[in-house]
Amino acid sequence: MKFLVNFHVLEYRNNSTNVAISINVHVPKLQNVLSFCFSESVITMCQHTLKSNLKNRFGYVFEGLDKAGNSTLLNRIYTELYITEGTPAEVSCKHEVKLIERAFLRPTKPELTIRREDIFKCSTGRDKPVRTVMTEGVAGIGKTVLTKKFALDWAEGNIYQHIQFIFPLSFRELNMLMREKFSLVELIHLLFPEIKEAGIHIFEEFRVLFIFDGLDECRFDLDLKTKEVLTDVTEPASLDVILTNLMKGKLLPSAQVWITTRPAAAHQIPPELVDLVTEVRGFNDPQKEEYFRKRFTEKEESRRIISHINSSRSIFIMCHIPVFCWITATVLEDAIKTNQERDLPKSLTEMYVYFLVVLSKVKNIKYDGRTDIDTFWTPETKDTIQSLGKLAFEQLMKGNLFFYESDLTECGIDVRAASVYSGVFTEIFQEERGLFHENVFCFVHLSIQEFLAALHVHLTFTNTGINLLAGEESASTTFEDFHQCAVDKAVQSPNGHLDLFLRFLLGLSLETNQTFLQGLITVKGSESSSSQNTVQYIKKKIGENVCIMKNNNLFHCLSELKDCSLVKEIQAILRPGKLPADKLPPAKWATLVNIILSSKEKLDEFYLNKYFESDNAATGLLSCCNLTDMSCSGLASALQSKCLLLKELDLSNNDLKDSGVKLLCEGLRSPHCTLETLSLSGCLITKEGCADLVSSLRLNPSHLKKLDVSYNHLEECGVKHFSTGQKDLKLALQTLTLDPSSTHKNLILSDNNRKVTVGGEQQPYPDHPERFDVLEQLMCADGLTGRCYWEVEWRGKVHIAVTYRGIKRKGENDDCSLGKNDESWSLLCSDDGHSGLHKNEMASIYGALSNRVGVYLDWPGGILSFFAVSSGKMTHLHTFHAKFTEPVYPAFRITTQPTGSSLFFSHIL
Ligand SMILES: Nc1ncnc2c1ncn2[C@@H]1O[C@H](COP(=O)(O)OP(=O)(O)OP(=O)(O)O)[C@@H](O)[C@H]1O
Repeated sequence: MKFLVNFHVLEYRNNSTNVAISINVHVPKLQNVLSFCFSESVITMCQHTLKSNLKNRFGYVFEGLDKAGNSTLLNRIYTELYITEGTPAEVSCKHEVKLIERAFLRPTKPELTIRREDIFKCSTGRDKPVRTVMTEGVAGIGKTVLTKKFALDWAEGNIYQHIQFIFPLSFRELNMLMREKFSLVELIHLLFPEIKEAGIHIFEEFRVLFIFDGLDECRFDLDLKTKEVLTDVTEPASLDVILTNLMKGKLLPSAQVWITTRPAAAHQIPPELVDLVTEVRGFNDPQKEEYFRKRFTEKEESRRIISHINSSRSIFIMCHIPVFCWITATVLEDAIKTNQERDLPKSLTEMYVYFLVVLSKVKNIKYDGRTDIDTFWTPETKDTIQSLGKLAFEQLMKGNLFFYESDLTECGIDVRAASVYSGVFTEIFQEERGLFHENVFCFVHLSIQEFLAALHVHLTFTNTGINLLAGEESASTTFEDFHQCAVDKAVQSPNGHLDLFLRFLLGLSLETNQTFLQGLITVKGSESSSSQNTVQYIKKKIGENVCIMKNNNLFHCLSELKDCSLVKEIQAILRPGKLPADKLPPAKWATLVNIILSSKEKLDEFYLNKYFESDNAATGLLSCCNLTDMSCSGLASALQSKCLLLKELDLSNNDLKDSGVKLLCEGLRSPHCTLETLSLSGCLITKEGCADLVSSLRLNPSHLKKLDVSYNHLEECGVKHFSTGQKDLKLALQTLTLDPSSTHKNLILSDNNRKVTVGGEQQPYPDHPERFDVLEQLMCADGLTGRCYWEVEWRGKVHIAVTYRGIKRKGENDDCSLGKNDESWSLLCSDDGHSGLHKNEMASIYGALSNRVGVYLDWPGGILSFFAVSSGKMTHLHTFHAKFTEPVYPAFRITTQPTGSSLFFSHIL
């Protein structure tokens, strides 16, 4: 019998080696062996070709202006991105501008970061293997570059070599196929001809990863809930059916799938289909600097650029978006080259105006062969920008980020000119493919669309007096009316889609920006009275507005208008420790936050408590702010506000007491309260406050997921309230526990490590470097840096102390002995009375003697106080004042004489 393996001639271009294979096999017994060996080598060669094609495709990237000219090596410019890991339930539909704003804020909980190369790794924390990963991120944050780098790393043999085929696809390409029918195999063959040429039709036996980049650009219906089922990889179907089934795991269940998307489109994939959600958050601060160091290899140049970026808070913040880094780099490079360093752009509008100027200059020199760089606004350039502006505005109002050639033609844009303008426009297809006929366009970043839209609206108003924002292109009389109308529109927009647009529109009214664009726009400047009226109008809106996000944006508008009056007003009362509660109405808190963030201080140093004299604030980070029970009514009304979408509130280490908690509960009971995490650690709450908390959480059980009531005075029965309260609530009730490994061998721990007695003989504890070996001492396992209260019952003779962790453990010198060195503070308790001991200096204490001692630590305030507790009454014994520089640990010493000495922690919750 003749067995014929009838392959097409296979052609592999590997450097200059061409290999042609055609095989006839006549010996049936050898069939299996040979076909196995053959297919192994075919697969290896096919992989090799795929990898080398991917290296060609992704080894170089075109960054904006370079598109028509030189490309850049991806490995040379690639800067690590900050990627966080979430859970599928966190698939979001947040608005992009808000996500950008979020970069301003300090994270209130630790974030789980993930490295690029670990995205598909099985980690111990995951309960099942990762099949489908969804990566979210706002426009220009680096999702596409991330997937390219991933595929390139694979092609270069650096990561995931157990995956046999990676197929990177973009929805931009796939949109072009939405009217066709293919089987999955045909689709792969069409897009990866090397696979077809190798004759590979079966993928079930291979490890395959599909990368789908840009779900937000998908123009066909991906209705994952209702689509028909498709399991056969050779059965033709429409693209939506193929993709839906691939994502659901019905089609080629062995394959892995990676989808990237802007946040607004993420909800299209139901969470149950996603094993892992990651979010690209752009560059963190060190990564921003690394980007510029890679981009500017000359040390002095990169130093100057980084120092300029650091000097402008709003530019520094925006630089967490890689595409904005690229814009900034382009602008600053030009400014330095042309010696305009002194006037480097500081506001966003200035940066974008400059960017447009750079693009036009480059276009003139590179494409039109001009040398007269001073007259860069040629009639053609002006026409293109005006048409782009029209397109940007019309599509922004419709909420569109992607446009087809027909949209461009409607706005009078010559498609060729638009492609040349690649810094503004990106032609979406891989040109080398030549597979599709229709081109799709978008602005490289939403902010560029918003800038050009604002330019268009500004130009239309100055040239014709028509206010495009006022409905039916109505004529508006003054600049002032025009701007007020824009402010109103932006404030009313429910999703903030006109926020950046408004910033640019107001920025364009400045004469300095207009002068820069002279030739493109007529310099009119804004009359100072009208500009002043706009400023007053914005300030009035800030006063009225309770929505923090809106206020943030209005504050940015004032900086675009270079108005510092509000900043000065607030700065006048903003002195560390001097901010009186009643001077700022709640609506101005957002402005205050912005002022602090816009200052040159680093984000890490932003703690509101530094500015407080006392109460009154509605923000998430209010730990150690000297808030009292009086502050809580303000907080409660803030929690009841519809506009305050506060998820986390840290009120730890404030003297709220039960009365404060009672007031706060009013807010917690409100259906508008969105709090998910509340920290009331160290707030002097007792079982009464605890009962109030439990009852209000019962009334409004939907939101709060985590409550920290550690270091309060709850007593056992208070804790019981909680255990009979909400089932789903994660409760933090941190207790102080004694550390057995520090405990001297003569001491016996019992009662859940809360009771310490002296034993008759040494205990068989193992040797440990942290064990006190001569002095009968021991300490707690956890260090404290907040405010905390605990009580101790004692018998015989004991030291009740706190110490730094570094206290010596071996021997009996003063550096081991509690209270005899500068690392520990101790209260000596015996039937003879109490005395304080620090640095071996004894402080006599007269008066009350009690076998129950209360210890109050206020670490940030540098206070350690001891009280005699008797019949519910507390009598002050002694206070140490210290500037604590490290966490302190509760510690004890129990003397063996008199016998029977012991101590017992109580109320240590
Ligand atoms: N890791 C990186 N290192 C260096 N530059 C980067 C990196 N990521 C992104 N960039 C720059 O930012 C630009 C935009 O990135 P990218 O296209 O990946 O964004 P995106 O998140 O896919 O945006 P969109 O949602 O608009 O498609 C790139 O062209 C490049 O100039």
